[in-house]
Amino acid sequence: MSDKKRGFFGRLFGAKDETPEEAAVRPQEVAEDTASAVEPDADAEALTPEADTVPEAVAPIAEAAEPQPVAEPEPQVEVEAEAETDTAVAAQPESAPAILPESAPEEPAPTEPTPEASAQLAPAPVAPAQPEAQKQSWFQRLRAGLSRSSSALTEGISSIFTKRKLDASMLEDLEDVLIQADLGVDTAMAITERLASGRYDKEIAPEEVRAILADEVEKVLEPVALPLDLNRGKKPHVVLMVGVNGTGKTTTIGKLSQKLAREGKTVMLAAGDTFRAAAVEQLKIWGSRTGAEVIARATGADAAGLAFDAMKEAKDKNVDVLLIDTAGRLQNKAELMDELEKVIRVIKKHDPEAPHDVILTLDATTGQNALSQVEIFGRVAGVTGLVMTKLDGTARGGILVAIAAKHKLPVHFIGIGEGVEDLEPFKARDFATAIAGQA
Ligand SMILES: Nc1nc2c(ncn2[C@@H]2O[C@H](COP(=O)(O)OP(=O)(O)OP(=O)(O)O)[C@@H](O)[C@H]2O)c(=O)[nH]1
Repeated sequence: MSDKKRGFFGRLFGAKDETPEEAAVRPQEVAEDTASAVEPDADAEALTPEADTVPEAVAPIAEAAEPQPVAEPEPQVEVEAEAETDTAVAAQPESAPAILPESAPEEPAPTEPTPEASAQLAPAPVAPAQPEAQKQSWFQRLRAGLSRSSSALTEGISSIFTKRKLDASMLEDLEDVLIQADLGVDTAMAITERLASGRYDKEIAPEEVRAILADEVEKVLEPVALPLDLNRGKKPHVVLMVGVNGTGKTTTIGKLSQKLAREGKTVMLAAGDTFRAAAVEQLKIWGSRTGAEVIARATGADAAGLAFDAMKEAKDKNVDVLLIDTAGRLQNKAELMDELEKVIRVIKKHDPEAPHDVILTLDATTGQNALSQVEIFGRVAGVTGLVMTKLDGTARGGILVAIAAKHKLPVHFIGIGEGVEDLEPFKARDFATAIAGQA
């Protein structure tokens, strides 16, 4: 996994797909008594910025040109580990099974790590911000990031529409190209039907097909391109981040935290992925970079207990937004999904309306499996919105269109890289134009 920001050409020419994050190590059981198992984070206060220091806390991040060392241990970890009660430590199994996403990524999955190896995984690199000179507009970066997805489509279109008059076999071929690009059967049919109407026996240029593709994709995406509204009068506004292992929950929280800090909001992060020490470290790095207080516990602590305490801290400290990370879990593992329900139940003890947003992160490289992730996480956790990550370098970005058509859930953000600038609110026209390879 690269800890450097990829340059424009790396993205443009189809940089290698990220594989889903390596397996999480989880206990089989979690302590039922949640509230008493954990103590408030002794050092958390140290990370809390003064209200007027948020911009300064953020500024050095933007200037950082060198990749940061990833797993720099903070004294906080030891303090927390010592402060942890026996109950939480006892919840950690001696040998927990490693879990890998079942969905097939485009690149071969890494060798399944042993539980021991997983426990020692370094946190995913927290990429530094791009130096000013290398910055491109978001649309340029989106186009570059989506280049593999769009070239799969545009090359397919160009090979079919070669100065021939439109006939049924060309429409069938086009439908195949669209379905293979993960756009979904309904959208594929809508595009071919529109193309067919009034154009039979006429020559059609690939550009015309691409324009129709962009229009139809935009039609599907427009209703779901909805911003994440954190100004609904909730304090704290609680956002729970859920999803399969390695889909980008922690990274997305870090990026969001940065955005919110820039808006002048006070943010607290809850390191609810208590199974993977590396995930907690990763969140702490994001927290210190973005001036957000991080509530964390020792590895193996009860995730619901952590969420309960984070809710209390966030209320006591009157923060604007509480972003709660959760451990990655496969949607078909019932006991892990039960645990997620428990986290939500515990959050509701503090505020029956919370979590106010439940965001599912989806890794674009997993293709069709994302559809079932939306369905099952939606049922269990009441997903209210989506973030699609890793659209950079994948040929399967079209899956976002199939998901929008089928589930009609708001898509708040998309991610096109590991860096803090690589997450932006989702805009239907930009995405449609970029994936159709239009200027
Ligand atoms: N290329 C690319 N990589 C991303 C993107 N978002 C996240 N990543 C990377 O994906 C990897 C996994 O991200 P995490 O944020 O650790 O994922 P997670 O869902 O929290 O993982 P678990 O805690 O294991 O469930 C990291 O290396 C991230 O840097 C993105 O939009 N593009």
